[in-house]
Amino acid sequence: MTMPFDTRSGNHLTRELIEVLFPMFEQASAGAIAVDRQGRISWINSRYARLLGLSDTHSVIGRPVCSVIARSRMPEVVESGRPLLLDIMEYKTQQLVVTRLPLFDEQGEVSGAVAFVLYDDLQPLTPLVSKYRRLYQDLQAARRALARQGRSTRYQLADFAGATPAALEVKRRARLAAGREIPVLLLGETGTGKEVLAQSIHALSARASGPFVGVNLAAIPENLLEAEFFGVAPGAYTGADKRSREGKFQLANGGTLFLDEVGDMPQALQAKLLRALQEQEVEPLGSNQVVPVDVRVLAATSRDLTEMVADGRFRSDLYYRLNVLEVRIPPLRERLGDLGVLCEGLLEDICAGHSRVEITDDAVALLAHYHWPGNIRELRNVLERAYTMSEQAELLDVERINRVLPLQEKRAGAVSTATVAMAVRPLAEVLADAEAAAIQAALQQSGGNRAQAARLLGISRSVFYEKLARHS
Ligand SMILES: Nc1ncnc2c1ncn2[C@@H]1O[C@H](COP(=O)(O)OP(=O)(O)OP(=O)(O)O)[C@@H](O)[C@H]1O
Repeated sequence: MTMPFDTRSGNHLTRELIEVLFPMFEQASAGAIAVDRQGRISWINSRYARLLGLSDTHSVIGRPVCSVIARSRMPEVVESGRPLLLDIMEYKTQQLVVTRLPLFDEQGEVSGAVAFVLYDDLQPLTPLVSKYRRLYQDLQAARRALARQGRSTRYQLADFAGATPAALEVKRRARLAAGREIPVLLLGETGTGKEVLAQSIHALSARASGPFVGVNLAAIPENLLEAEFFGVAPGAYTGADKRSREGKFQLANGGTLFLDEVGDMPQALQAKLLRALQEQEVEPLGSNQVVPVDVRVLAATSRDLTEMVADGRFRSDLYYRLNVLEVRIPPLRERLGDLGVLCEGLLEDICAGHSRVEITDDAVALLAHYHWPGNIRELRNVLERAYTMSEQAELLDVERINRVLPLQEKRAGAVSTATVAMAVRPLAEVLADAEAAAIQAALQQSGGNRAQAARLLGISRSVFYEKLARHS
């Protein structure tokens, strides 16, 4: 084989490399061609000639490469002196994967170019191309998720377990809410799944790729609420952080803002919220400039807002603004028919795919005797305790459930199972259970009103929320 260029040129290493590499490439490729400084074909191997449908290699020598291969980019390589390492070239009906390299003379001037056809059939590259595409898509998704930094949703509507008419009606309304850009008010006792539903509505809506920002009004001290909502301008307070801080409205821009426990919102903030919703703009604390925002609001409460409006504790104009579509989530005791499917989903979540645990029909029937003041959150706690205390057994039966059901139900005589001797457990576990039970009892007595429940327990609202979250 004759090489298309002068191997005497260049230093030792270059020459040796060329001598080793060129025959390798030439052999492995589906064809090779070289052009001179003017872009005329100076050499072509027989394999490439065959691929191009030429009768022989000699007839094309000296002809401009583009008169033989119409779309050749060899003149471009000669002109720029830069390689085109990977390209797909169309030739008649074929697609050829090619690499093109410039050639230099002893003075370092471009003397021509050489090209190799790496593949004359894209088929072998399909797995590579589709793998690349998949990886690229994953990367994009990961970047988007990272950009939202925890402002994405965890729940979809499918996570809202239930098949009773009451549960189906909730889901029907949630779908309706997702399809429209209207404010939605979610009503329901604590632990009924208001947040699950709010996230599902966002995930189903046209704003799904935007952020979902939740804010629990009962958990934030009153004096910090305004800054939390509307942000802070740089240097708003003396000695405070010099940088500006975005509020929940700005963070939710382009997405959904979920106002949990909206009934706990102080009156002064109610007026400001109404203004922000009407104008779709906010004024950060310590600034005299307004910032436009594009936010859809979903609100939730366990309180009776109509009663609060009636006695002047909640602004009626804000109430009507938030309550364009109302979704009432029934308490668990009103949809006990869903207990089986709820247990199934919650147990799957509790085991997080590590193992499989089931609950017997009798045990579900036993759960139906309880009136569930803490609703599904409490059901989850009961199942989690039963699972942990039974040392992660695969079946939760009546006995195992009975051991963890809150005491008052057993006293009420609703449960008729064999008495189980009280097991001795680590003190920390017993104390944690007692705390969880006290929280549930306080919530029950306060009708789901958390501020009141915290008062009954003699703790602050934020400590109450911290404990509630720990036992969730
Ligand atoms: N329909 C449901 N299906 C499955 N799990 C549910 C459902 N509803 C609620 N849960 C679970 O119950 C727990 C409480 O739900 P969530 O926080 O949505 O209730 P909430 O009504 O917003 O409570 P709160 O008013 O106390 O904030 C979560 O662990 C959630 O996963």
